[in-house]
Amino acid sequence: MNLSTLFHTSNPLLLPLHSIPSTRSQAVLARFSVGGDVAIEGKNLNFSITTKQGKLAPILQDCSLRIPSGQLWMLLGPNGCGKSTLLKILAGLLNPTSGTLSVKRPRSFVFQNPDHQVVMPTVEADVAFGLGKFNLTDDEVRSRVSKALDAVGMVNYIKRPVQTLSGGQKQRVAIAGALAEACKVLLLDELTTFLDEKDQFGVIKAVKNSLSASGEITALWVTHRLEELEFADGAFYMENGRIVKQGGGASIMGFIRARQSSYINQINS
Ligand SMILES: Nc1ncnc2c1ncn2[C@@H]1O[C@H](COP(=O)(O)OP(=O)(O)OP(=O)(O)O)[C@@H](O)[C@H]1O
Repeated sequence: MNLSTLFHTSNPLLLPLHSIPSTRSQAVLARFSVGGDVAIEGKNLNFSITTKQGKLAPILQDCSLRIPSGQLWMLLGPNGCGKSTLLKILAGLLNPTSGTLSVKRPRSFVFQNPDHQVVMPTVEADVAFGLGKFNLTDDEVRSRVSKALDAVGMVNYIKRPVQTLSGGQKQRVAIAGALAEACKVLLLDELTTFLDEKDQFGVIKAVKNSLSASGEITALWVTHRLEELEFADGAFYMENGRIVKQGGGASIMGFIRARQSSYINQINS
């Protein structure tokens, strides 16, 4: 099931971050259209929370990013640097405090834990769940479900009860739910964190296949796993709520490895 179906709303109160009092009253949020070749564009995005003491605490500061259509980009950075918050803003699940944002629609958010998302009794029912709103015939629903499952390599599992699937298979079903809804932008939050290598690469392959099969889906993938950069068209690296580096996968990998060496040297000195 695509959770955007459940949380398809501009109301952040339904989301896990609902307890954050935002400063939306101060927001200066301009919206503009993304051009044909750009799927995601954010300029100077800021997001702050109000602490219990009534002070403003910045979570994101001046984040700007631009992702061409049809590409897979990755977002990396240390724990707590703001990756998930930025992803939720791009998904429309949180509103930025200020900045401008445009993301092609429909867009879908896939969560780290597939058990929060794949909840219908069978694979078929789960992928079909979000299609109710489109007024499709039964044949059209069946065709969309089967095409989406094919793109993620899960078509042979169509009748399977979801509780019999591995974590990676559930992630692929969650992605299929988004594809069935014809999403243009996939926002993927640490999909592979809990997966072994086989499931990890199954999920990466599913995303790559989905992008190449459609030619117009764009994905932003949050990860801690450096080896996944090999599959990226480009990547962003964040620290302390800011995007501090962007570039090709190899260049971001080099940048992170240099950072890691410097930490190791500090520990050993
Ligand atoms: N509900 C909340 N209340 C207060 N602060 C929050 C809340 N959710 C997130 N934060 C803070 O916002 C910052 C960014 O969190 P976020 O989850 O975006 O980081 P992240 O880079 O995705 O981290 P991780 O890699 O650990 O998942 C962190 O300092 C976090 O503590």
